[in-house]
Amino acid sequence: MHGSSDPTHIAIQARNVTLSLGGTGILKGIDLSILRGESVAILGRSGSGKSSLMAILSGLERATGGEVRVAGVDYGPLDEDGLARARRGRIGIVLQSFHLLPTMTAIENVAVPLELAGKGDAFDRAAAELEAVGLGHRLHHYPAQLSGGEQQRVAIARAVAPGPEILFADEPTGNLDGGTSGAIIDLLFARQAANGATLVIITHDPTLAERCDRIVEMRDGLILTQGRS
Ligand SMILES: Nc1ncnc2c1ncn2[C@@H]1O[C@H](COP(=O)(O)OP(=O)(O)OP(=O)(O)O)[C@@H](O)[C@H]1O
Repeated sequence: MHGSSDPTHIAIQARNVTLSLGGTGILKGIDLSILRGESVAILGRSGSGKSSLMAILSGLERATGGEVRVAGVDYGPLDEDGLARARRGRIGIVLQSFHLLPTMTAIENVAVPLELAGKGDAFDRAAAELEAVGLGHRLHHYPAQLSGGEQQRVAIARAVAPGPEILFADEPTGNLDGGTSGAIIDLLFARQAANGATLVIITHDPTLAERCDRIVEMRDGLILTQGRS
């Protein structure tokens, strides 16, 4: 029997999720199930609601309506602090513009969230993660001293270091040139596989989308198709 209906196999479950901002319907009833270990690409034109959906699934924003259950946690009753606690250590997020803290070195950017997640040996683990993304020689550089591709590697190391069950990436290569972005994507999939994590990537790139187990296409705040790739 296939286990997809077993809740323990489901990493992300959204039922009739809506988001309204200033009276405008942004998400209009999203139903989506993502299995543990699955990689899913979210495609759709600009303004279709991809980033909004990711913000809700990753616990950065609360839905207006519907049900969201992620990594075994029902987001419904949680306030902002509760969502932040639910994210910590369980959910890793990589954004297009890296969002590294400029006053911290590469190793500090990776180690500090590990400390917040209550993990021991934060600096040793951070060094190992940076080594794994090919930045063992850049541990003590500040973001401004790193190239865009190197900064994104730090951001991936930071997202992956706590061993999250789920990794979200919003246009992770949007600011990088073609060659660099291919290497970054390879790295993201490699770190996902090493951790057995679920991966959700927003992308405009059909080649990247085809590397995922499944493609979900959004239009006007709704999911249009969610077939196997
Ligand atoms: N805070 C806000 N207030 C009002 N409308 C918003 C707000 N944030 C986003 N929107 C609107 O919600 C819609 C969906 O935005 P979203 O960023 O989720 O789309 P997207 O598919 O990720 O687009 P892109 O590919 O351009 O990043 C857009 O029309 C946007 O203008």
